[in-house]
Amino acid sequence: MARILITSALPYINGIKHLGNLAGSMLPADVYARFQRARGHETLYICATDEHGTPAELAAAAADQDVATYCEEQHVLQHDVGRAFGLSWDHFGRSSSPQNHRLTQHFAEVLEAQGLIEERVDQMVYSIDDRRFLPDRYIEGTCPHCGFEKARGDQCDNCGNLLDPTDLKDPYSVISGSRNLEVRDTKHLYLLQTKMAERIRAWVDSHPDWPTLAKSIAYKHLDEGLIDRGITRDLAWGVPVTKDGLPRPGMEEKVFYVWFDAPIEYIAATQEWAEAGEGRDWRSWWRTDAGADDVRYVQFMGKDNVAFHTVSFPATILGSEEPWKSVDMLKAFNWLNWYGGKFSTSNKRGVFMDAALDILPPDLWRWYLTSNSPEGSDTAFTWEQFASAVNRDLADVLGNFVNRILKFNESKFDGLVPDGGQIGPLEEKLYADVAARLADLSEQMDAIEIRKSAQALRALWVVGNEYLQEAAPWTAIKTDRDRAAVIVRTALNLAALYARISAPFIPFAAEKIGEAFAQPWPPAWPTSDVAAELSTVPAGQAVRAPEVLFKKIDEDMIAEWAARFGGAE
Ligand SMILES: Nc1ncnc2c1ncn2[C@@H]1O[C@H](COP(=O)(O)OP(=O)(O)OP(=O)(O)O)[C@@H](O)[C@H]1O
Ligand SMILES: [Zn+2]
Repeated sequence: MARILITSALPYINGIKHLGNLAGSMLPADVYARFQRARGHETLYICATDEHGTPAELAAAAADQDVATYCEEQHVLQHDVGRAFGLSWDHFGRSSSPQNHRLTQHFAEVLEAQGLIEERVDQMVYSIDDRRFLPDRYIEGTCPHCGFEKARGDQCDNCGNLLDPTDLKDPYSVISGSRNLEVRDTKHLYLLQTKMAERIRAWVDSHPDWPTLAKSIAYKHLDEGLIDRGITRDLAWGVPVTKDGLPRPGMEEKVFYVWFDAPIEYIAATQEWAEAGEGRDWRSWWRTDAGADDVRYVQFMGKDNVAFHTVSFPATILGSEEPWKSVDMLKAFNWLNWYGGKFSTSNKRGVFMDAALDILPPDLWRWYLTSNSPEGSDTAFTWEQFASAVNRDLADVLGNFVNRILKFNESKFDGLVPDGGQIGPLEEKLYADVAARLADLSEQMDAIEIRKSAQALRALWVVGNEYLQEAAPWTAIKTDRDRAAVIVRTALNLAALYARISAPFIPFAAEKIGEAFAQPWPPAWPTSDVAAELSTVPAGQAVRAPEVLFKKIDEDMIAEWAARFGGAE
């Protein structure tokens, strides 16, 4: 039995996530976690809300709430909607937890002792009317690159260039609108990534098996040259900057930058998990001196997060010279796009997780988002493709097969798995087909090829329909009851197998099918002994058809949703 640690990029706290966030991090991580658990591996899937930084503060202000209350409420909303989507986190933590405060402060002190953090004097914009510094998004102005008038202190949303607050022309305070600003000197901590460049490159080199997307982004940043990064900010909400466990003199009003503390939360959230249950040991997952040597650590994220996970977080982990576990496999995703542009939380563009569940059950979204995963390239969401994934794959192939055989069994064999007869050449061929395709599915799942896994699964569903078509139990029943019994028994077992192998993708429908066949749940992944795997539902067992598994999507529904969500060419 292997031990597998899985994390997905921390969803930011400013509102419910959209389908792009789900497709690019949490959902594939969940599919992989469910698969590894089914194979009997000890699996820990950790995620958390990312709660610090100026967007959280601004969103709280817009909601007329203090930021702590805002984050607490939003965390619960994200947790609940994630669970409703079937996300099987072992723990969904909070980057504002006491555990993360302690661990972030610990890393900063250790890195400083290693000579990798130093104090520098920075020039920052100070608002005289607001009596505070204006970091990141607290300041807006005209972009020096493209002239966009509402560029933010950290980035221009129009041209995408990263900015410093002092780059902006004609800047103003987002808090008060005041233009009564001046540039003042102030001390900040810098993480000396330049000193770590060789070390990080060697570490990236040691992972030739990472997918191209992850490697190419990592090398792009390494080739462009790492820069030392300011890791503190003039904010009140965040992890306070300490020295020897006390507020750091001269930095009493400062906190660590969100991008320094967020990935540390992967570890801290595991500590939260450990503290929430007896006998749980976080060290055996994260400390190579306490058993984490045999852990395989897999991270999931969208492409904009890759640099932070291949450069910044490794700088923290490796630079500490402490025996921390670092990532083994980094699975990155391209964008799922929304009608010609990006999904956007701040502009409320696209379909969000809560609204998605308002209109349809989670499995339909899960299937579309995995079978059309933005894996090899950016992928455009369209209602037509979504409807096609639901109608053609789930309803016509899987749903139809399960329904057809169960209904037939009810009408001809009183809903009891029929006995009698011997398998023949058609069944032999079926076993061989299933064995080959099952091997392919397991291999693709192991390789975290999400689209190919979904294709392999669908191919297995197709095999069942082809078998029924060819074996034609409705003809056999007229002349040869035993032959019909073999076909029905085989097909029923195939449906039960589908429940087990579909569970990582569509856990809710899979469980319904599993219940119809009284399968143990959560299911174990099938072995390569297909004859045995297709005999788990014995003759004489009562099976009953579940209610309709997948309702089809029609054009009226698409028209209504396109109007409601604004998706149209
Ligand atoms: N359209 C998208 N397609 C795929 N992955 C995405 C998309 N948008 C964001 N992600 C990924 O979702 C994860 C969570 O992101 P986060 O909550 O920080 O939102 P974000 O990147 O700020 O995006 P947005 O502002 O659009 O919500 C990250 O790994 C990010 O890379
Ligand atoms: Zn610009």
